[in-house]
Amino acid sequence: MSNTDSLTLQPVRAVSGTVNVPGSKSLSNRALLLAALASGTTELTNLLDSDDIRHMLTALKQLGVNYSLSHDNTRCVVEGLGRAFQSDAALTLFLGNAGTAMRPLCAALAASDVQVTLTGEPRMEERPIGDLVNTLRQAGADITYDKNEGYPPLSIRGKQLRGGEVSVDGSVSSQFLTAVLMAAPLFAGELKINIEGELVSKPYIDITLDTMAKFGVVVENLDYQSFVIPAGQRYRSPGRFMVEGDASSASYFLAAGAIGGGTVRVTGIGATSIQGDIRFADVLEQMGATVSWSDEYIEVTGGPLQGVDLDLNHIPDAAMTIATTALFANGKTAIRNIHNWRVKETDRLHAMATELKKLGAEVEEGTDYITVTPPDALRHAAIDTYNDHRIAMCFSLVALSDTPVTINDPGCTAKTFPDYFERFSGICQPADTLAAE
Ligand SMILES: O=C(O)C1=C[C@@H](OP(=O)(O)O)[C@@H](O)[C@H](O)C1
Ligand SMILES: C=C(OP(=O)(O)O)C(=O)O
Repeated sequence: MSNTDSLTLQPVRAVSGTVNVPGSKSLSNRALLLAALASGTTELTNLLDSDDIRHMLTALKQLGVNYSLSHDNTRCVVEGLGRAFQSDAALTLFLGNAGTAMRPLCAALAASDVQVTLTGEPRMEERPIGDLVNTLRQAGADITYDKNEGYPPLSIRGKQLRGGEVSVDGSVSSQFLTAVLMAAPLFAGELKINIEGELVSKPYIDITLDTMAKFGVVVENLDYQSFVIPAGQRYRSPGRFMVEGDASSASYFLAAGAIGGGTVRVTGIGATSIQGDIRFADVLEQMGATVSWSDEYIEVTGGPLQGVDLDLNHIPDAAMTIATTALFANGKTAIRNIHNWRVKETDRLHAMATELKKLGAEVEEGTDYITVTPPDALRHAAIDTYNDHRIAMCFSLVALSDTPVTINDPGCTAKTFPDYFERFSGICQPADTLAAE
């Protein structure tokens, strides 16, 4: 679909069924990077096939990593380097708008024998990276900003970085800490990372630590205030690495179960998932839905929903799905402590407020919160999606009302979920509710 397309979703009478969500974006890009650095060959299964992953794969190939992909791009066999990256040629790596490629590669390449320029889509040049660069410079990194101070594009002259103590400001993005953690085994000597500010999106650090451990590197976590990576550790292939289903992608289907009056089961994730976004189901339960858990799935059945007032900093991506689920709840919903929505694929606080108002909702956009009070009846609206996959996906839920909804540029879901609308239609009755304009 071109970015001039739009998709009108007709009202859905009911939802029910089972959806198996594709592999996690966050786990896929972590596992690809660590498999590339590890000694040994790693077979990655259930890899996500989406733009963000393709940018990482392309960069790794440019960096000399050999890998083979299955025809559907969900199985990848990576021949690990067993060392840092090395390239005699100066390289330019285009990373789209993939934060989970840009940030971790910035750190790993700063500690490698390479000369690279990291570039991305226009929006990537508006997404901050200065806190990460500041930390890497404390360890001796040679990084320059090619346009604006604190933002990509970056030029990196990689080198052996020093161990010792560094500090990282975690108040804008957890990805800066993730990046330094994953690169730490490439530094000379033990590294202690001290956190400055309030660490946001903390569950993503658990994903990082768990993935590092699976590749043989252990980190001492001092109550999320400091992290120690002992010296002499190197990444080792675990042989096989299966990527869990994406818990953020699951949120749209779980919300449909809560809203649509039927029961929706999402497989590929479950009670033992390492991803923090599974806690999204707890919020649905607080709103009044019935949630059943197993190790292999999460299942949600609808019920009368009540608005909630919650700090959702720990589930920043799935929190957007609460904002549109709120359209079907009685009373006001407040989502708090989400300031860093403003530096993601778009200024999500302003974009969500703008689009929710189009539907007739009463919305308050605060500096770090949003409140949503639904109207008696939703209006039909053409939802702008700001090249933000999650806006396109969370507003699909409006189709569960009595009102059609038009999603502009639905193809923007390709960042993490290329066939989202086809999967969504699969749980909607009647199934012919999706009609491309
Ligand atoms: O580490 C990760 O995989 C991610 C961390 C989060 O970003 P922030 O830490 O910037 O909130 C999240 O929004 C993003 O989709 C993926
Ligand atoms: C913020 C997101 O992605 P990233 O930061 O990894 O680009 C997201 O997927 O919502």
